[in-house]
Amino acid sequence: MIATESLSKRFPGVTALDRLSMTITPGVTGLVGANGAGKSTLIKILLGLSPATEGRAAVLGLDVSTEGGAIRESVGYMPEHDCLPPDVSATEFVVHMARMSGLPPSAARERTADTLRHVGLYEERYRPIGGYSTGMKQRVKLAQALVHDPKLVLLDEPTNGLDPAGRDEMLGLIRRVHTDFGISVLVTSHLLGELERTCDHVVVIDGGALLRSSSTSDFTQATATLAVEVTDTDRHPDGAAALAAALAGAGVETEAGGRAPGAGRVLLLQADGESTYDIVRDTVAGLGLGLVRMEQRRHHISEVFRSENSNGSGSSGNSGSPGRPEGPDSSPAGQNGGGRDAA
Ligand SMILES: Nc1ncnc2c1ncn2[C@@H]1O[C@H](COP(=O)(O)OP(=O)(O)OP(=O)(O)O)[C@@H](O)[C@H]1O
Repeated sequence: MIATESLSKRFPGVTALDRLSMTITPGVTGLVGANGAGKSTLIKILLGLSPATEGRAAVLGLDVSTEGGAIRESVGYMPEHDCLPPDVSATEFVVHMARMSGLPPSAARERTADTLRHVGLYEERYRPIGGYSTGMKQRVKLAQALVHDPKLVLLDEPTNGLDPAGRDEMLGLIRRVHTDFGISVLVTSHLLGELERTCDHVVVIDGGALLRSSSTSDFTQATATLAVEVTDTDRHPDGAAALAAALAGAGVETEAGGRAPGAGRVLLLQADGESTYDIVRDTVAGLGLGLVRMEQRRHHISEVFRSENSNGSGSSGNSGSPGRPEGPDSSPAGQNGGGRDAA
């Protein structure tokens, strides 16, 4: 769907993209990076709206430097910032955008009604956009990106400004854009946890350079850590403590893993093959405790991002200060800010 080769973009004093090479295949792909990492700059280059300083990029096999018009015919774009006219209704605006994309009037009206229904704005479609909530405005922006039935949509921070419930709804909608319509999605965010649930593949950029590109399942692969949760009993009012002591006696060290929501304490231990499962099961049974769960923990993408940053594999190899202001004003607080947001 998308391929970039040593793509760089320099503004006076700032390297926004630094020799970025990556490929994006069909499906839902997350583009993650801290504020200022270069996400919006990349999207504008991919749409043929802003020239790269160096390197090459192709979208749907079309060269961004010479075939921007053809790219924009087949690609939908949801910009990050609020850019909607307040005095027109969602229907008027989305029909207008459909007409701009080349749809004839009747098809534009039909597709607008379908798309607004899909994003959950059908009832409110004749109200002026100025009276909409932030979540409704984000849906209008999504609808106008989808109305011409593109093969690919580029969504720039679609969950910006939404509360947790609004975010979940938007992420669900984005997932359905692919599952219901077969449209591929590139969605940017500075919140890693969001993309873990929504995307098949995640590309992490830091300071305009590629930090990592992997399938979500590779990011979140199972660890060797087992989480064990047991019930308390009259004989063992603190079941987790009793289990920890008994396991220590059997040579299995544990650590407290916090409290499961609405349930007991979780013990964490390192699994050393199948035998560890047997030891835990037999010890729990021997104590007469109930085994609520015993499961392998999975990585969170944010843990991977933090560890790659702390290894210095992010922007350390880049020349200059990509994605960050150069010179004495350069703030350490701006560096690797994605780690903070990722929490
Ligand atoms: N037109 C421009 N002129 C000068 N600098 C720019 C311009 N556009 C972007 N930049 C700089 O390039 C860097 C990357 O910006 P970009 O907007 O692509 O980041 P981003 O990852 O999308 O972050 P955000 O989510 O905050 O928009 C930033 O340091 C930004 O200040």
